[in-house]
Amino acid sequence: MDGMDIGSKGVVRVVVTGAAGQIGYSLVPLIAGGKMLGPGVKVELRLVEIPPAMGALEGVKMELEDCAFPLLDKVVCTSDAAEAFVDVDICILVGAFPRKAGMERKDLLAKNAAIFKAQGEALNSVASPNVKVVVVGNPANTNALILSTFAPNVPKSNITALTRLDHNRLKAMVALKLDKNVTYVDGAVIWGNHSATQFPDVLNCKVDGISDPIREAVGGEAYLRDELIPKIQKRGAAIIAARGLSSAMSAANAICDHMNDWLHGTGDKYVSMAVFADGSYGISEGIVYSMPVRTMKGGSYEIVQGLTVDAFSQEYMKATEAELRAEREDALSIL
Ligand SMILES: NC(=O)c1ccc[n+]([C@@H]2O[C@H](COP(=O)([O-])OP(=O)(O)OC[C@H]3O[C@@H](n4cnc5c(N)ncnc54)[C@H](O)[C@@H]3O)[C@@H](O)[C@H]2O)c1
Ligand SMILES: O=C(O)CC[C@H](O)C(=O)O
Repeated sequence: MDGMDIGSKGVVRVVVTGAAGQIGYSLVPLIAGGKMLGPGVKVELRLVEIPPAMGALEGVKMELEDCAFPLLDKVVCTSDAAEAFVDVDICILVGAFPRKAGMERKDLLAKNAAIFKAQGEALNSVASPNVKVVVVGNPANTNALILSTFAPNVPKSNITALTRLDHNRLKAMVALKLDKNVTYVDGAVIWGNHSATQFPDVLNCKVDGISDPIREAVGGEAYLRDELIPKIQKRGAAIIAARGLSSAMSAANAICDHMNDWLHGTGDKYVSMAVFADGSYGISEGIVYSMPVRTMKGGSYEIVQGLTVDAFSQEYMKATEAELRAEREDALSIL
């Protein structure tokens, strides 16, 4: 992947689609405040919405101005994705049609496939091949796959989907279970789809001050299978049940973590990102699958090799892979 020296850019151009929605409202102040790009980096925000939401988006712009963020160079509002994508550095694709009562998974895919096909075509015609994309709108992994299919000029390695929220959830739950601060927990992995089939894996976790294997320390296989894994797989649904709305604050925070690590590098650590499968860990090409990823300063990354995967892990990893392949088939039949 071509690098991006974030520090050398005068102003970094960032697109957020769905910017008048819930996540958008939590996300844009974090970006304008410097949490995503880092201290001292100026940003031009290009906010994209559908025409009926342009009035609300103007309100978001007014509030951004009223925050008087020192790093915010400019705010542009548009309902034309192609206009927003010209020479953009970072693209955060949040805008999507939310799942309504009675909607099947395939109905959601059909609605959103059209959005990500159109945005892929727009990216392909006007964006720089160096643009870095994270897809957040659900079904995020398959939307990223659709986007890439229609944006062949953008290298596949520059198109990712967000599983950092799941990663952060896993890290936080392990910390809570072991009564440690989150900073003590390292090496968590989310494998597969950002959905209820994802595999939150603690086998490779290390926690400062805990010498036992973490799988045992947190309660062994039975606890993982019956409690921890389902809790993380269903965390999004639990938040919807509790708030009547899907996660927004934590999603916005995770988007900043994802991009910040991608741009600035994880050093000797790794994080979870949904990226194009390349055969690593037996997951063959053709789907966007969450993997342990080490990022390098400047914006390149590699899938971390050699992590421990046993029969317990394999069972979950194959199940989430099967779901992603089925989503891919559905998407291909729709498009
Ligand atoms: N990957 C993750 O970790 C994660 C976490 C939470 C939510 N999500 C998903 O993120 C998406 C957004 O969630 P939200 O709570 O902000 O929803 P929301 O309904 O509050 O906001 C979505 C916004 O997108 C806009 N939009 C729809 N189609 C658009 C298009 N073609 N172009 C530009 N904007 C468009 C809508 O007008 C709306 O303002 C949903 O799909 C949700 O399921 C993903
Ligand atoms: O389940 C949904 O429809 C959205 C859940 C969201 O992606 C989350 O993980 O919080």
